[in-house]
Amino acid sequence: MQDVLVVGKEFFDLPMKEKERFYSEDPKQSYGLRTSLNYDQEKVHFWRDNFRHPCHPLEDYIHDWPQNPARYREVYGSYTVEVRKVGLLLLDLICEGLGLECGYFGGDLSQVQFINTNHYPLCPDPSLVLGLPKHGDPYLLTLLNQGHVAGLQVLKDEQWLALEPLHNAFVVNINYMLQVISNGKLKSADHRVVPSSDVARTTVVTFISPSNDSLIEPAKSLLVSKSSPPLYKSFRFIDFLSNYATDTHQGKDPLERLMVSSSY
Ligand SMILES: O=C(O)CCC(=O)C(=O)O
Ligand SMILES: [Fe+2]
Repeated sequence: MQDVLVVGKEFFDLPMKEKERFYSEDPKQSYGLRTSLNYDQEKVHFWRDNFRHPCHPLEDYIHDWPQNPARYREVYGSYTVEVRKVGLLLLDLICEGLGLECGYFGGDLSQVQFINTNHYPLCPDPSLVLGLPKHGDPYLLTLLNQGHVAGLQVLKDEQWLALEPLHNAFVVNINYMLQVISNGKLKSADHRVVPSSDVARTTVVTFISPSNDSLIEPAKSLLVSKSSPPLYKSFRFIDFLSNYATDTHQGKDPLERLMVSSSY
């Protein structure tokens, strides 16, 4: 868990010339280096550099990854394979906990995996900016390796709570698609990142995601009684993604438009 943070930091420390070929500010791009969340729409940019790319199946993607730092492919490659095993195990346990049929999250619902490295440089005045604004993650499950530097906050009862790093532990985040599939039994957690003037922060985030064409809907076996009608409509994951960035940027709940009761 430490190695990937070291190599991720080495990547951001490379000269701009070396990194610029990966640069793209398009929030819809699944591959690339960017500095903010939604560069064209946001008035204030966020205090973060970000490099993300797909990583499963490894052999389809690894040849596009950076070759500098020299250890990038080796360290990120084995990390993504191992983290996937943990993620899929957690999904199996969540499946069992919800009472869904075994293997419900296999196949298309967990087919895609991204690895997202964030670097929050030293910030001269953290009172003026955020590293990342309030958001929920759009996929199925997040496994965040946040190293040893604090900065992540989660919204609970209208209060921002700091999540102190625990050595060699993941922060596991329920994402919007798990909220829909569980028909609201599991809730996506809003979170944000505050920068620091004392210490820079590097984090490595794994997202397990449905494939774009996956049909997302509340699991039928959770809707058996009259007292649990479906809260959400059925939709394709790609259709949700097409509004996610704009809704989040405007401070709207991106699931609102997909609620059975919504007037969208
Ligand atoms: O860097 C962190 O602590 C959180 C990152 C995050 O929320 C994200 O990449 O979606
Ligand atoms: Fe997030």
